[in-house]
Amino acid sequence: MAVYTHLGAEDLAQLIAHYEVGSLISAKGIAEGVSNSNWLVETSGPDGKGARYILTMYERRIETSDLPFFLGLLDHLAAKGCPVPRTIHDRSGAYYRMIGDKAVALIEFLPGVSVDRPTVGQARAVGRALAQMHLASQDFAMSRANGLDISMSHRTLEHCGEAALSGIDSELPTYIDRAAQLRDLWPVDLPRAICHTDLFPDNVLMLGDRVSALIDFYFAAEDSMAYDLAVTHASWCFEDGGHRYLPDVGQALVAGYEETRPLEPSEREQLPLLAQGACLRFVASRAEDWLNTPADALVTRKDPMDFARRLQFYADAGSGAFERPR
Ligand SMILES: Nc1ncnc2c1ncn2[C@@H]1O[C@H](COP(=O)(O)OP(=O)(O)OP(=O)(O)O)[C@@H](O)[C@H]1O
Ligand SMILES: N[C@@H](CCO)C(=O)O
Repeated sequence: MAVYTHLGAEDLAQLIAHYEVGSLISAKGIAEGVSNSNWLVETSGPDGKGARYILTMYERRIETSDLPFFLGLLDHLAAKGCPVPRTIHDRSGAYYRMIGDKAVALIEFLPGVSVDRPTVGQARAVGRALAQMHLASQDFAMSRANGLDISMSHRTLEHCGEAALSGIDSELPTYIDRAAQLRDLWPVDLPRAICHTDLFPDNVLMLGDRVSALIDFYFAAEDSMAYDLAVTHASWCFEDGGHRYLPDVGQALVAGYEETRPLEPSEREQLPLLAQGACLRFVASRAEDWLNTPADALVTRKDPMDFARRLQFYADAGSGAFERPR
């Protein structure tokens, strides 16, 4: 479920009239996603030949003041040739409009599907696309701090509290101390860029082995590029809820990244620690969401332990998780 707000045909037609996209033909709510409401909108197109767009209504969590950064970033990356959808501006040039108290944006539709079990070829392509995005974002004029850094993961877990965490899983309270340890060791001098920070398989659309779109940039922020690679590694290279690491997929992802942007030795050295911190980010946000979402809510809760297991894998494997194939 991800249409939280009803928009009638008249509301939609009125909205679409503010854009140079022709007239409204259809609008269907999109089930995927949990944060925002999304519709697939079909219009007669600017040239009368028909066109499709994604209409997003920002429901919660996203500050309207951040929208120029998120939507400007899409335009910047798309203009640099990254597989990223452009923002469609309204006739006055605005990135977004308000419907009542909610912001909406019209975004280019890009074809493709999210994969559940990435192949080696797909992982390599994602690595390349991530590195291309990092290089292309270097001269983006705006910036945004990462509000979900390692210190925040620690604070979030602490705020959840040992008792509540142990209600999810008896091991979870131990992650409060692990977060504090990682925070104290966190490297602060690695090369930085604007990072996606949430490039899970459901945020990448693919056509075969080709990345057709990187989407959902609503956690994008300045951070170390190797951290972004670690997030992507942690989210792409495991099966069965984090029980099984896929070494071929992991090696292909990093190799694809390095085809476009070779890692510096310091980045490679820190990857095991960054990957543990990346896992903690999702342990913390998932634990918090778990405690704040009733078990019978329409939205399916994501299990924090999926990422606790991955964290343990990275802690045990050390640099072995990131070794180049011989
Ligand atoms: N530019 C696009 N082109 C084609 N399809 C898209 C595009 N953007 C989004 N989609 C589709 O809409 C779905 C929901 O989008 P998205 O993941 O951004 O939702 P969300 O609620 O913001 O995300 P999340 O729940 O991950 O925070 C995607 O899974 C994809 O199928
Ligand atoms: N991709 C995240 C949700 C966004 O924070 C997760 O799967 O936990």
